Amino acid sequence: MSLYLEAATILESPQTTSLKAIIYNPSKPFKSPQPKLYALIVETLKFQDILKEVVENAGILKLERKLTPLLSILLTHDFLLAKSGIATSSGPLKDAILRHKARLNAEFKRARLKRGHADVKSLVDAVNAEHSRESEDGVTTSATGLTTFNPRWIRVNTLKTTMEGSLSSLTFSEFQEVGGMSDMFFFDVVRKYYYQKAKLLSNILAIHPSHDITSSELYKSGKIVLQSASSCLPAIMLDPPKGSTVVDGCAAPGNKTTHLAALIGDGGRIFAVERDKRRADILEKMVTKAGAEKIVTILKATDFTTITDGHPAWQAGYLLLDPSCSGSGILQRIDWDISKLNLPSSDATSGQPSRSSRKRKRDEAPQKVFASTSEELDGQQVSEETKDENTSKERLQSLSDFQVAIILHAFSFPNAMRVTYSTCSIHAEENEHVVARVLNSEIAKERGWGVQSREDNPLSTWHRRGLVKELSSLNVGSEEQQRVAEGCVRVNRTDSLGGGFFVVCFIRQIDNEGRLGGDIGNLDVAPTQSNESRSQDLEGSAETEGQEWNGFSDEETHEAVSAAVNAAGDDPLPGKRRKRKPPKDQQARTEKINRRFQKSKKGWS
Ligand SMILES: C[S@@+](CC[C@H](N)C(=O)[O-])C[C@H]1O[C@@H](n2cnc3c(N)ncnc32)[C@H](O)[C@@H]1O
Repeated sequence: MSLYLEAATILESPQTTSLKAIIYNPSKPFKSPQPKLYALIVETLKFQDILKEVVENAGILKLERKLTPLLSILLTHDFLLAKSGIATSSGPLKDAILRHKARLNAEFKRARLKRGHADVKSLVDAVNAEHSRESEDGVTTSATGLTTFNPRWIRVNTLKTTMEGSLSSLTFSEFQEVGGMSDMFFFDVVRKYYYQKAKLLSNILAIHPSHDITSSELYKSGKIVLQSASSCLPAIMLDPPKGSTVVDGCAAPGNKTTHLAALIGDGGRIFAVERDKRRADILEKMVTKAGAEKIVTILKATDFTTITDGHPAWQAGYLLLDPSCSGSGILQRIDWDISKLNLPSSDATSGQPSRSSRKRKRDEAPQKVFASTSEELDGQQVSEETKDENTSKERLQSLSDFQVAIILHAFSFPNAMRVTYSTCSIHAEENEHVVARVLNSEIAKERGWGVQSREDNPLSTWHRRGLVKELSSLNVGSEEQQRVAEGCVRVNRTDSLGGGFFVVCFIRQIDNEGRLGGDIGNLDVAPTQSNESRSQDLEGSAETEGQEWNGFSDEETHEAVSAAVNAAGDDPLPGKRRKRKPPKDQQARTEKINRRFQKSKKGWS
């Protein structure tokens, strides 16, 4: 009977995430098989109106002391609609339903005919059709009336194909391009074969979420990757030049690693570091599927903070850091809203009470198998929420300590020129506060690490930037605080790119001779401590929406920085840097970067 009791427990609890996430949460396992549990709840939710009517009209809640309203519809669902009936051997709850077999069948028939269905199949088909229209809609409207579109985002894997190649393939043969996201969702057609290219985000497009693109040849062969637009921002922001050496410090499952591989091409090299062995196996599969094996070296079960002098990855010029975060920006598609469950009432008297019911006392309350008066439940909710709030503050602190440690370690790479840091979190504690903390560090000051200015970064035209007020702990003047905030990119959950996201690019000062900032030979760089906090890895399930992008970066700047990094990357003696004279045109560019950097550093302590 645990199947029905567990289903009822889930339906009684406050919903904070999708039903799938609740049922498949490995840290809170259920006794019942997860697919059975999920199917029972979903099917009961689908048929809840008719089940409520049947239970009320049959009057069984008044007759059966062991049945709660919740259990009554779960069991009645299986009795009336599941192929093999109630999934348990006999027991008091099953008996409580089977005692009223005839009455339940009669009420079910009455309810079905009232809805105009000659047979059960017709009713089931109609309910299923109604549901699929709702769940594939992909449009949500908030309480404030803000409409958000949730398309399926796709990145074309240029290691295997091109945008044109994908669009001319069989998968997209019936699709038409639309100019705006709203067209995709509101064109009055039954089958929504529309796509929209992300403007100025190369090789990224959105389609209507109702399409099952995972069964397509393009997806199966690794020519396209299902990756939200916001998750594509870090690799774009890092902008590593073709043929460069990059470290992806927190790599699994590999969305950003494979994106980086497509950007740097066959002549480049990526060290993809992943601490978790199981996730590293997934990363390996993803890299193979994307055709990036020759470019990517996977460092399995390796803690990024243990990579130090002597490891080939230590020489990298570009680092992408996408560490574990709270995942608070991820758009949870609430697959089933369990709060909308419409339970039968034991007071309903629309049905004729059976003979046996007349023998019972009319005011006898059905015994509750589960808690609880509404007051009791309210009390529980309040204390849980308060507890959650405290936990989340501690958790945010622990996550941000870990995130800071990861960035500071990246700052210690001797040839590092650019480091991107990203989270799929909306909390300033994991975003701007982390930026302020690392900029205030000794290593940042000594090695000349700062935030890339908005005008230099490839996402300069995106409108939503970092929050200035959250950078107040930065020891700088207000102008610099503003510049740092402008250098950061934020994406809100309703921004239509893939849930809440944050990304920033740190760049390193180069002197007039093209040398990287900081006296590396003298700097005492202790490896940072690996944070042992059990950070939860929630990346990979974000669903996104599209947005207009209007023009990007100053390519020259990146070329100059790249040239300096590549030169430094060849250095066989890290720590004893040889002085190189940069080529003339590079020198001019370097000077330009330095002037900007110096200007931007005004006010740094
Ligand atoms: C947010 S996920 C990364 C998602 C990935 N960038 C992508 O786009 O597919 C964070 C990953 O970092 C890994 N991780 C956490 N701490 C790490 C560390 N110290 N060294 C290496 N990997 C780490 C986690 O196991 C997790 O797989």
